[in-house]
Amino acid sequence: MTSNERRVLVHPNKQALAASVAARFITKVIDVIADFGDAHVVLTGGSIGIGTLAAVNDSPTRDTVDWSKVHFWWGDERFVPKADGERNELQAREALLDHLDVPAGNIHAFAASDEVGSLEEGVAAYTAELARFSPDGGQWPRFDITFLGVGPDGHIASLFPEREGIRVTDVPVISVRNSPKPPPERLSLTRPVINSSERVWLVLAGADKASALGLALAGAQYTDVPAAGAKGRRRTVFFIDQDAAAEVPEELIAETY
Ligand SMILES: O=C(O)C(O)[C@@H](O)[C@H](O)[C@H](O)COP(=O)(O)O
Repeated sequence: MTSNERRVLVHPNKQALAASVAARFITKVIDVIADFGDAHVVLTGGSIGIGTLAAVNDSPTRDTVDWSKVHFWWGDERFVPKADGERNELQAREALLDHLDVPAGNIHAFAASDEVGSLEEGVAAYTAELARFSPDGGQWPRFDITFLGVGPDGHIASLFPEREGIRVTDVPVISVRNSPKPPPERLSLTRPVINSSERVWLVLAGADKASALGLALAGAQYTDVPAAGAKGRRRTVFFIDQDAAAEVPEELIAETY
């Protein structure tokens, strides 16, 4: 496929979904490293996001990747202490990163609440880290694959419906207070950074996601349903399970496994 139209790939259940995304991820990362010498990947929190990382770890092809060439970033983070089990970083480390030979300098985590004095310091630190890896004085790196989970309300990263964050276009990183999903304080990339990614891979499972997904694909405004506004430069793929597919228009389903 050469267009960047959105594709929907349906899998029978959560386990099959995670295994399929993991297999595609491994293949794609190998291709990207062959083309560019390295790969920049944006991770997500949430159950299926972490489940996918665990599936990468369990994959028989895991060690075919030169993980020293892969940089890991996050789309959002919960602003809690470094050792708090709620941290997306900690969950990703336990599920995958701790099991790989990734140089510490390739893991670009958002600041934890016990590492900086305020959310705004966390914003400044991540903004600087993004710029440090950006080619030619840009604001952020070339992102090859960006994973997104989707909340039952349609949120992506920590960009929630009808909140200011989803509208922000002038900075790469924002702070979030009073998040509708706990914990209340968070840090997030903004929509222009997410959509600068070559590929945006949304991964969703469960019946509670069906309505938001149906709306996102039916052309809802992204200010109402943030997932509707996620679009990679080359590819936007919705990897979903059967339960999440209930309200997806038949003609949008590219493949069912
Ligand atoms: O920090 C987080 O919570 C997220 O990154 C968030 O955007 C998540 O991906 C969705 O809420 C889906 O999460 P679930 O898969 O657990 O529903």
